[in-house]
Amino acid sequence: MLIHTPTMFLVIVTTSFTLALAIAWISYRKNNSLFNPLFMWSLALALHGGAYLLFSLRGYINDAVSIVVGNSFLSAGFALFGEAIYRFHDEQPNRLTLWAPVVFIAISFSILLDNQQARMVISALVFTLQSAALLAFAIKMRNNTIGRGQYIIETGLVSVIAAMMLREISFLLGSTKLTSIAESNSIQSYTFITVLVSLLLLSIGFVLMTHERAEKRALDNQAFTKFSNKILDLLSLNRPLDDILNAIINGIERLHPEMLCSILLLDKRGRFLNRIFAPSLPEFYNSAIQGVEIGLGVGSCGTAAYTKQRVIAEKIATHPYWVSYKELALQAGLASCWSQPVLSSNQKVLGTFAIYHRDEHAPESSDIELIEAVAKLASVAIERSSSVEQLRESEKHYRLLIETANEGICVVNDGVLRYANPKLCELTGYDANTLTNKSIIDLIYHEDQAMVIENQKKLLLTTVNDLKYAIRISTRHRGVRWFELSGVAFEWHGDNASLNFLTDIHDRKLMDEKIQQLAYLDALTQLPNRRLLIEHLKQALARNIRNASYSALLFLDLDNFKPLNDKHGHNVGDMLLIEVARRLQLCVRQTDTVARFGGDEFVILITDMDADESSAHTQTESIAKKILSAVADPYLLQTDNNGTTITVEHRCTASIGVITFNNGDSSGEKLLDRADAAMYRAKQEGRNTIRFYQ
Ligand SMILES: Nc1nc2c(ncn2[C@@H]2O[C@H](COP(=O)(O)OP(=O)(O)OP(=O)(O)O)[C@@H](O)[C@H]2O)c(=O)[nH]1
Repeated sequence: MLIHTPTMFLVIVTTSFTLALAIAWISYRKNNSLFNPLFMWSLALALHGGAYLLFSLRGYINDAVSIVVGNSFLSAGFALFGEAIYRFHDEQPNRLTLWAPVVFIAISFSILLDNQQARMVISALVFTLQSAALLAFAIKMRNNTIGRGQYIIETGLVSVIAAMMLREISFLLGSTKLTSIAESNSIQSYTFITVLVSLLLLSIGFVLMTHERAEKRALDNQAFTKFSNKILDLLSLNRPLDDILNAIINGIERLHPEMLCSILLLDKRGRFLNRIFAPSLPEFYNSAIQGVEIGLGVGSCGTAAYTKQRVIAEKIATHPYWVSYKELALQAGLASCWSQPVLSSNQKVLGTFAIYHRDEHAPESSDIELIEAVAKLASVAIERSSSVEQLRESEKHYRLLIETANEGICVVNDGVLRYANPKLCELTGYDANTLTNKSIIDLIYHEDQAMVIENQKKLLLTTVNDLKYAIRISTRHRGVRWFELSGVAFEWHGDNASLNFLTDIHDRKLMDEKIQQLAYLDALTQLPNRRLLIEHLKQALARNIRNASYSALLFLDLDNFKPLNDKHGHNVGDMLLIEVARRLQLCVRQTDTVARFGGDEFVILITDMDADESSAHTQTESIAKKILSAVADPYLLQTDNNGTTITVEHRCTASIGVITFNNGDSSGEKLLDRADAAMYRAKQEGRNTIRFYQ
């Protein structure tokens, strides 16, 4: 069967360019990038088409261009097919092997421009070798390639090799002689039909292989997403770290049965691989690895943990990092190991994730993606587990703090005590069971209950952040005692609650009250002292402004008190002063004030008298007379005389200076001075008498 060679060339040109355009379009749709395998394939086809176009133009263009450039294009087409296949497998091509034939063709064909036969022999040989190299690589990568595409490519390459070898033999034997490439004979027909068919096979095979791998990756991604969701579920369920790491390894080994995985954890000091998770690796291997110190040359994992870099040992047997461990690995039937450091969010090494194979194995880009993704998943699991651990630790510390605190601490939610620490139990005398679920109000002294309810409300409405106030608690064993309660709003099992601190301030409170008394009461008679009287006087003045009623100040000084002291001693004088104080109180209303100013001086403040001046004057005079008479009654004062109690009968009188007032014009001090002046006049005018300030 003879086919017209120039026509055949045109068919090949058309087919090559059409395939080139179609594949370029597919490449553009899939990748959006130039230097991907499909694009290179399309470029190779374009060169192939270009070569045959130049062959077709023989006679119309310079022979040298047609021959040298055309054949160089053809050889470069093979080199680019090679580039595409290598790139598809993520392998670094040997550029010299791929491109040296192109240079060789260009040079030799330039030299052999006049020797058609020699060129035929050389081109058939070179193209055979180029195709054979591609076939060898495709077969080598067979285990890494899935689907039918690779077989179609291999068939295409075999047919190219067969055609080229046949051509070679026939030229070598001299059975075929050509004066021009465009000549038609049976070898030419067979060669170019095969070329055409191979072109189709190779292109269909390559597109199919790309498609099959994309599909496989999509499926793998889907499976991986499902797997990582399962791991995240385990994390959200707070499952123990060991379970999660084993689930990661089992999951990956299920998705990729050819892989054996391990996760090694670095100790806290960052020196030793102290925990190992590798359910599919032999026990003796795991025991030997357990606890090794990381460093350069400590296998893939020890080195990866040390350098923070991924370590790929395609051949454990010859890898420099495995020198000390290769015997162990080979004994365990392991031929390759890729190890990825597991890094924390702040780039600290937590451990390693490794993938082993029983045969020598180089990772593809999808394997690198996988190992990185799994290392990240492991990192999340380890970090999460250590943060849970830290949380547990800090909870333990806080619990210890609360349980050993020297303050009573309780949580109140809905008015009910939900938690009480041991100190609160000790302070209140109730055990924890009795306290919890008890209404807080039941603990509080009835007079303070309303205040506590109000303050708890304020806390929960967050109108205040922090409240501190004194309350009384009815304790079981020590009666009602004063506590300082300080509360803050906080969340208790997702509910609004208050955290309350209770300090026993009972003794301090009593002391404060005593100090208060000392500051305002006369120690001998327990009457208000000068300071308190002035306070009351200020209030009376303020009241007078409002209601216009009169008030009065009576300044009283006992007459001849000194001789009693001198004769019977201070004790007896004191007894008299106490008795005078009692009698003075009986002469006035409870709302009036009887104060002792020291010595034998007393001041009486009478308020809310008549609004009419003369009536108020009369009222005051009558009270003053009543006082004079009360003071003048005899006193029976008991004293000790050399071990025997004797009763001293004493009579005394008093001088009283009086001032009435009904507006706030004068100050308290001025009114006192005036009452004092009136009393002085009473003294001067004979004692035992009353004088009004004029
Ligand atoms: N027992 C006793 N005596 C006091 C106390 N404070 C002051 N005195 C004495 O009370 C006396 C008051 O002095 P005066 O008011 O000048 O003496 P008096 O004898 O009453 O003289 P006239 O007021 O002029 O009548 C002094 O002798 C003080 O020592 C006290 O707390 N207890």
